[in-house]
Order: sequence, then structure tokens, then C-alpha cells
Amino acid sequence: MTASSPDTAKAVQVTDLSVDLGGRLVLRGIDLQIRPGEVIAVLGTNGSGKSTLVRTIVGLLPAARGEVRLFGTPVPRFRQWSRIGYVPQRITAAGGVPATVHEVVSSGLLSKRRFFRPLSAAQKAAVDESLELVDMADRRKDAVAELSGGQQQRVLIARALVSDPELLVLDEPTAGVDLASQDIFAEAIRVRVARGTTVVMVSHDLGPMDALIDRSIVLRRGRIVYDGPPHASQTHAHVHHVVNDNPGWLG
Ligand SMILES: Nc1ncnc2c1ncn2[C@@H]1O[C@H](COP(=O)(O)OP(=O)(O)OP(=O)(O)O)[C@@H](O)[C@H]1O
Repeated sequence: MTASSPDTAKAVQVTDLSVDLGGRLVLRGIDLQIRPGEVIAVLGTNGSGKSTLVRTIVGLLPAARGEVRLFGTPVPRFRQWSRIGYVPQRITAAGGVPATVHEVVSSGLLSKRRFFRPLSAAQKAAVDESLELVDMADRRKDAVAELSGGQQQRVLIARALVSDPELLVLDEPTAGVDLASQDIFAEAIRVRVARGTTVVMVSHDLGPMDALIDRSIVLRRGRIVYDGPPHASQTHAHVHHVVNDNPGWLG
């Protein structure tokens, strides 16, 4: 793929992106292009801007400058949200909402701003399959608020996978999730990656996902300081000096 490829050839295209939160520039001049099928880890220390970047990519935060395109369309005009699966860093679905596990996972099939419609047989089957995948099928009727934090995270993962999205954006999807669940999750992602799904994942500890990563970027103070093969970056992800003799490190 060359630099002259059309925008639609990119799953995600971030151009000169700056994001302002509470009067502070939290991201500055981010350029990032992600090709369909790539599996990217977003690394960096606490507060470096990782969540802000993925939240902006999925349209939850506005750009102060620059833009994000999803499959060639600028995010403010993007409407095909069923092509995107997003797992937030922490559960927000449970906060006092009396939703069941089944309802939360089903909500992954609804495009933004669309009112609830009964599920088709195929959609019901997709919800059941997604619940099986995270080993939560026997809890389908339970209220999400009654689950443990790790189980809630599994429900959010099932919700993100249920529409079989082309792009998965995962913000520390397995933080607080036990190793057995991490393995289940990594297997679910592996199957989708084999089918060509693009994945952008924020993580401190990739665990069983490590082997799937094609490329990693490292953020520091709102800028990308590394973009390249995963191993060099992971070795140095927590080092505070920029290592200029390694390919991928940006001065
Ligand atoms: N709503 C907000 N208003 C002002 N500043 C914010 C807001 N949300 C986040 N920030 C600041 O933006 C910076 C980046 O935060 P962000 O959550 O993107 O970091 P992160 O790399 O994901 O960190 P962590 O690894 O701890 O999750 C931090 O300095 C944070 O204090």
C-alpha cells in the first residue's frame, strides 16, 4: 500500500489531530494510519493520552484540530457504527441501569440513535454466540449490576463482538479480568483477526494478546514517540529516554 492510496483503503486515518480536554491539549499533532487487518497496540504511561486517542477515534471526543476518518469518512459524518466495535476502559453500562446481560449484548446490534426494534432470528443467534464466546450464556437473564467487574467486562466484550465489526477498538479490554477470561477473549480476537478484522487495543499488559500484535505505537505526553514493530517498543515502553537507534522511534 502506498501513500497515494485512496482514503477508503485505510480503516483509520488520523491527521494532525489535537484534542483539548478542560483547556489542556491532551493530544498534539497525532498522525496515524491503520490499514484493514492490522492489529495495533497503543502503549504509554498513565496519562499519556491513550484513552483520549481511542475515544476520539470512535467519535466520543471532538478534535480541536485535525481530523479522524473511519473507512474514509470523517468521524462527524460517519454513520455506519455497526462496522465498529468499542470496549470502553471501564463499565459504564451498569451504573444503576437495570439492564440484563442479554439486553446489554443486544444493544451492540443497534446503530447509534436508532430506537429499539425486536431482534431477528439471525441477530438472536449472534447474541447467543457472543455470550457463549465469553462464557456468560448462563448469566443472560441476570442484571449486569449484579456481576463482578471482570464479568461485566466480559459482557462489554460480547457487546463489541456481536455485530462482527470490521474494526475493534479496545481500551484495556482485559484490565481486571482473570487469566482464564483473558484466554477466552484472546481466542475470540484471534478468530476475528484471521478473518481480517482490524484491531486497535490500548493495553498495559497484553498478556495472551501479545502474539497477535503487528505493530505498536507509544504515546508520551500526547504525542506519538514510537510507531513500528511491536517488540522494540514493548521493551522500551516504560523507558523515559527516546531510543533513537531503534527503528520506529521518532525523535
Ligand atoms: N475530562 C478531562 N478533563 C481534563 N483533563 C482530562 C480529562 N480526561 C483526561 N484528562 C487528562 O488527559 C490526559 C490523558 O488522559 P488519558 O486518559 O487519555 O490517558 P491514558 O494514557 O489513557 O492513561 P491511563 O493509562 O491511566 O488510562 C491525562 O493527563 C488526564 O489527566
